[in-house]
Amino acid sequence: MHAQFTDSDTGDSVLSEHEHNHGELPAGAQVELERLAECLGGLHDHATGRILDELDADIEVGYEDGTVLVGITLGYPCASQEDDWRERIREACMPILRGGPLGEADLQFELFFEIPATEGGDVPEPLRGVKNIVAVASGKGGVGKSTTAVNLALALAAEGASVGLLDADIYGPSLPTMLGTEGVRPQVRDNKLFLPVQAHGLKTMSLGYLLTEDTPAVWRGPMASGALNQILTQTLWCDDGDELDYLIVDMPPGTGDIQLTLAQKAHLAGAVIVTTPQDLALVDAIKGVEMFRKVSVPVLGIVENMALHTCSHCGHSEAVFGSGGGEKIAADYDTGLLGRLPLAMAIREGTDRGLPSVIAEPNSAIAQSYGEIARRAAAEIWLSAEDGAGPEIEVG
Ligand SMILES: Nc1ncnc2c1ncn2[C@@H]1O[C@H](COP(=O)(O)OP(=O)(O)OP(=O)(O)O)[C@@H](O)[C@H]1O
Repeated sequence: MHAQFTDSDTGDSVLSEHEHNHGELPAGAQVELERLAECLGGLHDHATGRILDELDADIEVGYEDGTVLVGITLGYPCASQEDDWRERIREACMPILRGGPLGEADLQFELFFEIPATEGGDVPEPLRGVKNIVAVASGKGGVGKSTTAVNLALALAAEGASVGLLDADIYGPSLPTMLGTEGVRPQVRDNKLFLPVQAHGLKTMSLGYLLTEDTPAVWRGPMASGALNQILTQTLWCDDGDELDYLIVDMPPGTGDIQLTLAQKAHLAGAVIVTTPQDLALVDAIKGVEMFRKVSVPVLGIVENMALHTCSHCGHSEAVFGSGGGEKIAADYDTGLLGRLPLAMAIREGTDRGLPSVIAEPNSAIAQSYGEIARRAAAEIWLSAEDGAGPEIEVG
């Protein structure tokens, strides 16, 4: 989605129309618009922690029929942030406009995003429209990796991205339970491609959709890893020229061969490492970071899960598994702490009944934490894709 203000009657771009129509600007207004653009470059983007001047963002400033139009295009999905940006832009622009040739003008702002694609080398046909594959991994089982993967995928979708979710956890595929899609069987096209199962706006695929209770346990080992490769590459993630902005892969726990092969085969845009603040889990999380480093996959950051427990009776909060560990790994390994989730009954209950927190309580503090994690992770992908050229600024 590229920044283009459109005329509601004609559908034409107001900004580009205006660019060829400088004559209509009040005297001195061009300089004013340039000052505005310059000032906008100094605004802070929360997810990247940088100012716009340090990013490959697009800043467009125009004027049309008594309205100053400002458009900003970022490289990650951020629909929930539009009001915050609007407020900050108003605060930054009004003092410049006041008393000048555009002092009486209205100010209209729109936030856009254009998600870059990670170059993927030679990928199988059904994965071609997938722009970014992101692994959610943990060195150890039971730390909340699947819960994080599901909520991360839903949060990216809530921010406006098109998202797929692949449950690659061959030993205990939990995605169907978490999404309320248990017992669903994916349709098959032309006898060779699975059609993803739609759930809460996500395209999903899981070995859980294919296994039945009678599936022998022995199948879940080496044969299952072949099956995993098959559902990754034989699922029709993108139909009819569609694109998927992100495919989130809930990895099997651990850092063994299956994980390594998958990390290499899937041409990952990056990995999110989930850990609890417990010492043992942290040691395993480090192994996860090192595994991805070994195969040159950028680590987008660490999610510290079950970081704090708030007693539902007295409201007292305690760091049950210790504190600060995720932050320390992030600092030691030169990556970021994407966010922290409390040990909360609502998180467990939501995933158990097929309604993860982001869907069940979209305005809760927990859903907002997942939103922040999603924006930060996606912003990291943008940063690793950008060419460092700085912002593109259009004034007219
Ligand atoms: N922050 C949290 N607060 C409370 N419960 C949580 C939290 N995160 C996860 N859980 C619960 O912990 C259990 C394990 O979570 P989950 O299945 O996501 O972990 P996992 O790391 O993917 O496990 P596995 O290695 O078995 O795949 C689930 O019942 C889930 O609902």
